[in-house]
Amino acid sequence: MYVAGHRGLVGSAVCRRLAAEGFRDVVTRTSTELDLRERAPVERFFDEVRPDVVVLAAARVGGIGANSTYPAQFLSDNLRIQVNVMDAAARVGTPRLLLLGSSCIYPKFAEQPIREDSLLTGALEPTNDAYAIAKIAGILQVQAVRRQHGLPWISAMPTNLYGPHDNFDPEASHVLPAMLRRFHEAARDEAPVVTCWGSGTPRREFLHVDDLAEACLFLLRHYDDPAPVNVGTGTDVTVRELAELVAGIAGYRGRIEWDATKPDGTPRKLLDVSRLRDLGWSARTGLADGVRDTFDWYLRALEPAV
Ligand SMILES: NC(=O)C1=CN([C@@H]2O[C@H](COP(=O)(O)OP(=O)(O)OC[C@H]3O[C@@H](n4cnc5c(N)ncnc54)[C@H](OP(=O)(O)O)[C@@H]3O)[C@@H](O)[C@H]2O)C=CC1
Ligand SMILES: C[C@H]1O[C@H](OP(=O)(O)OP(=O)(O)OC[C@H]2O[C@@H](n3cnc4c(=O)[nH]c(N)nc43)[C@H](O)[C@@H]2O)[C@@H](O)[C@@H](O)C1=O
Repeated sequence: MYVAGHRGLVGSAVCRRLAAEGFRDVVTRTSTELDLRERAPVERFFDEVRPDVVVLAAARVGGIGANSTYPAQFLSDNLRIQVNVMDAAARVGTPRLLLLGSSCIYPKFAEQPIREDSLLTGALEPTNDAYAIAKIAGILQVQAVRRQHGLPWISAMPTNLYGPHDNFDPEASHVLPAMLRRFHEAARDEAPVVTCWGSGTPRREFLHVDDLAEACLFLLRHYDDPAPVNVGTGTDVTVRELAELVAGIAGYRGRIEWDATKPDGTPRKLLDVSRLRDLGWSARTGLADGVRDTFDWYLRALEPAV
């Protein structure tokens, strides 16, 4: 099995899960060892390794700030990574491939909770339209390969994720790691005010990445259909509620202010998870427990190596 993106949030969780289940032959490459945007090395890698399963969790990923600032890179890098990997995998006849998409592929004003069949029924959220188009192309490529080559490839659409090995960069990260870091530093420095982005009114659904990893392996074992599958918890919170939860866990007691010059993004993004639930899988980690677990991991990661 080849896990592309094994050092990232999702790829590292998939590798932890595989290790826990006793898998020994997991092939990995860092982006320095194998830049998936470059076609020739990807072709050579697939000729050499011929993986029986590919989990495609390598991508250029970021929060609302990074997506709105670098749309050209989000479009180009993700298209190139996906096309190179899937072309090479199809050429060598890779029997099983799981593509990771994202809930941002759905229309900005999709009916909530968002069903898989709302794909391509309306306009996208402008802060992540470039990234979403690349991801939609990936779903279409999975479906096209199934039709043309008869390979049972599948795609999963996770909601907003969090957990160990997330990106905690204040400008480029997603909201949950950004808040964990900001509230931790404010608690440590006894800052009287913390400013978060936007209005705090958008609603988001958060899935612990260990649950996602379990769902990925579940789908590889039990799902074989062209339609993408949503992966989420089925519940959401406002960004303001999230801020209060994270502040409490990080031990921050000061004021929270909102910077209306920053974008809110899509007003609500709650996935309909009935397809996956009907197959027999549901998320297990509650948000408060998951945030506590991630905060503990973050504190340990800050400790100097001995
Ligand atoms: N994070 C989230 O909230 C969500 C993520 N997803 C999806 O899950 C997938 C994984 O995301 P996530 O784990 O969060 O992302 P991360 O940014 O944590 O990890 C991305 C990984 O991709 C690898 N990568 C990036 N560019 C290249 C490249 N040019 N060549 C080879 N490898 C590359 C990186 O490798 P290296 O470390 O070696 O540089 C890194 O390990 C993505 O498809 C994303 O769309 C979907 C929904 C929500
Ligand atoms: C996974 C998903 O991730 C992105 O979409 P998003 O859901 O909007 O993700 P986000 O986590 O960055 O923001 C969620 C909400 O939170 C608010 N917010 C408050 N304070 C901070 C803050 O400090 N940082 C960030 N990033 N957001 C903040 C922010 O204003 C917004 O209202 C896309 O890249 C998209 O492509 C994608 O796939």
